[in-house]
This record gives sequence, C-alpha cells and structure tokens, in this order.
Amino acid sequence: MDYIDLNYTPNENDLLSCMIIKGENLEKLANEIAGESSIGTWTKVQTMKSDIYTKLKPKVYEIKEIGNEGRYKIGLIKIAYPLYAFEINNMPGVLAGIAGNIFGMKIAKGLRILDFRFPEEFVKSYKGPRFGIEGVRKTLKIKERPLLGTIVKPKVGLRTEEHAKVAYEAWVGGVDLVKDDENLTSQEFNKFEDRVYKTLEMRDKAEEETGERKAYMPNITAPYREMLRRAEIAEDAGSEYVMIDVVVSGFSAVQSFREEEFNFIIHAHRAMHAAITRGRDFGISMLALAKIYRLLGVDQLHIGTVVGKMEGGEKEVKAIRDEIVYDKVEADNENKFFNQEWFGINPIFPVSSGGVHPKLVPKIVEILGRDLIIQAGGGVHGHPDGTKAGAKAMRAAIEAVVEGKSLEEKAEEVEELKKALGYWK
Ligand SMILES: O=C(COP(=O)(O)O)[C@H](O)[C@H](O)COP(=O)(O)O
Ligand SMILES: [Mg+2]
Repeated sequence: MDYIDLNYTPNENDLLSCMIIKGENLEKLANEIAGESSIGTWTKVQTMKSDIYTKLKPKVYEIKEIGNEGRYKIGLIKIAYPLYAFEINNMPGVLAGIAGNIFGMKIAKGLRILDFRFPEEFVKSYKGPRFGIEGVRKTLKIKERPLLGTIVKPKVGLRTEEHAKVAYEAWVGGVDLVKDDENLTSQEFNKFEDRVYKTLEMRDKAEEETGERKAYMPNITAPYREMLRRAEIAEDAGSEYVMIDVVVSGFSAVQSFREEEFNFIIHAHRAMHAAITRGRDFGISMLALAKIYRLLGVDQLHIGTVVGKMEGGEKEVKAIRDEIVYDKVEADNENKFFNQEWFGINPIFPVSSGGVHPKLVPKIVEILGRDLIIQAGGGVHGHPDGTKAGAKAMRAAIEAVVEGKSLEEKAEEVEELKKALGYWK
C-alpha cells in the first residue's frame, strides 16, 4: 500500500497529524506509520477492497529530513486522515488509531506526535468546557486579576479536620481556590465524603468573613462509578468544582464525565502527563494533549510555569496557553504546528503551578498574562509564619502586579510578603 502523496494538499475536513520520526528510511517509516494508524497492516490482505482504500486511506503529504543520529534519519512528517475513517465523537477510539500501535513499531526508532489539527465537524462534535474563562470568573466574581489557588500540603497525611482548617487559613489569607493534591483521594485518615462537607463548611465561613467568593476543588479521581458517586457528594455539599487527574483517569472517563448532567467547573490536573509528553524520542506533546482536553471539556488545565519546579520552556508553555485560550490559532513559523480553529468552543482557564512562590509571580504573569490561575502549595504552606501568612504574601504579589508595583514596594505595605521574599531567594 502506498500512502505517500507529496502532491496532496490537505482539505479543511481532513484530520491532520504532525510528528517527528526516526528511522533508517524515512519514506518507508512514514508509509508504515500511515498504514498502521489507519487501514493497513504489515502485509497485503486479500480482504482489502479498492473502495476502502480510496475512501479511508491517509496521505503522507510532507516528509522533511531535519537531522540524523548515526545511521538513523530524523524527519518531520505530516499525515492527512479523511474524517470518514473515524467515529469522530469517540476520543479513545480515535486515539487508538492516530496515536496507537504506531509507537510500538520496531521500525520506528523515534516517533513523537507534535500536533493534531482537528477539522470543524470533529471539533463541533465535542462539548468543550462548560464554563471556560468567563464562566469561572463570573462564578468567582473576579473580573481581571489572575486567580490565586493553593494545594493543601502535605500532599496526603492531614486528617480531615486539619485539612479543612488549612483550607480555611488559606482562604482567609487571600486565596480564591483551594484544591486537593493529585494523590489525595479518600484515604483512611481523610475520607472524601467527610472532607468535602467539612472543607466546604470552612469555605462558607471564609466567604462570610472575607466577603469574597471562595471555592474548593475536591479530587474525585477514582474508578469511574466511584468518581460519579463522589461527584454527587460534591454536588450535595454545594461545591462548584470537582478536580480530576485527567491523564490517569483516561480519555473515556473525562469525556464521559463532561457528558453527565452535572454543572461543575472541572479542574484538570495532569499527573503522569510527563510520561507521555517529556520523552525526546517517543511521545505526544503536551500541546496535543491540551487540545484533546479542550475538546473533552475541562475548564481549567495545568500547563506549566516556565520558572517553577516542573519542566516546560517558555515557548512551549505559551503555545499551550494560546491553544487552550484562543478561538483561532495560527501555525508556527517553523511549520511544526498547525493552525487550529475552535469554532466557538469555550477556552480553558490555564493553570500555572509547581514550585511557585511570591517572588516568581511577576515573571509568570509577564510570560502568561492575567487570564491565569496561579497556584502555590509549598509557596503558601511553607511560609515561615504559616499558611495564612503564606496566602497573604501570594495575594500581595498578585496585587503588586495588578497595581504596577514592584514586589519590593509592595513588601513595604505587606509584612508577610517581605518575609516571603527574604525566605525564598
Ligand atoms: O502540587 C502541585 C504543586 O505544588 P507546589 O506548589 O508545592 O510545588 C502540583 O501537583 C504541580 O503543579 C504539578 O505540576 P504541573 O502543574 O506542572 O502539572
Ligand atoms: Mg500536586
């Protein structure tokens, strides 16, 4: 089977995939990738019919050698798949093709998917975020400034009452959103149900005392039926939010959850994404994953901080931000990423988190803008004077940016910030 057609110009209904591949013969490898990800297998089969081939075959329309490693060549290739080949509203099913077996082919010494371009009909078949940036801002009644979140720390270990108390301290100190850590679910010492009710009681108290809207993002990550049960508990307890570890829960769970009747803002934590996104040779970029999560419909997604503790450079993190925020994204000038239209699908609120403390806030906002949720766990609860002081310092750092003041100037007004700046160099 020959899937290479370098004269082919993709049409707007094609689903496009761009990847970096490594192998002895780029043409042969590209051809096999196209086949294995769609209608082909290792040999010619008697069951193949000409109409199947004509209607469903993908076209490799670009192969560009970009380097080599010993006897292997490295190339950038692009494949166009006809939409007819897919059950378009079945994300796990689609990914089993375009991002499935191909990673395991012996002939591929490297295969990293950089981007997909999803066509209009495909995009419109997904729900997308229910709230998006505007909806979240409206719920929290915060018009312009970056939102401030914290993760209760230690990651796991606090008893329910302690957890709720730490959340309260954070809220009254100035935090808007308190979230569970990715590995806190329903441990013996901190059962989900108790935690949700008790923490939300504290949220109400904090709202009353501060006059601000506050929210809690309980982690409902669990086997799917249990996830639904926990969502019902969160609903009953009056939570506007749930949090899901989207990678470990799986595409099916995330898509299904968004299709349920709940009215939650969905916060997506991406724990385990780096096993897929970080490898140089094999994997799928975070940008491609982020696009998938926008289709599936999460409202908030971790995208990186650039300057914090987790991997992710400025160019990459900004590109992810653009992709989840804008309605129209232009292709990059290196021709590695596609243009993408979102056809009115809501944006995702980007979340910067991981190793954040007050000193980093101005830089993060400078890079990623104000439509951002800035989260600090260690950077709040690690403050020498405790959680409330840590929350005050983080909030003051955000206010400094909004007021156009330097952190040092603001620190003259807010003692907690001054201490934080001295503590975290
Ligand atoms: O708990 C934290 C951060 O805690 P701390 O503020 O103490 O570092 C999150 O799990 C990370 O943001 C994950 O990384 P990413 O956001 O890159 O997915
Ligand atoms: Mg965490």
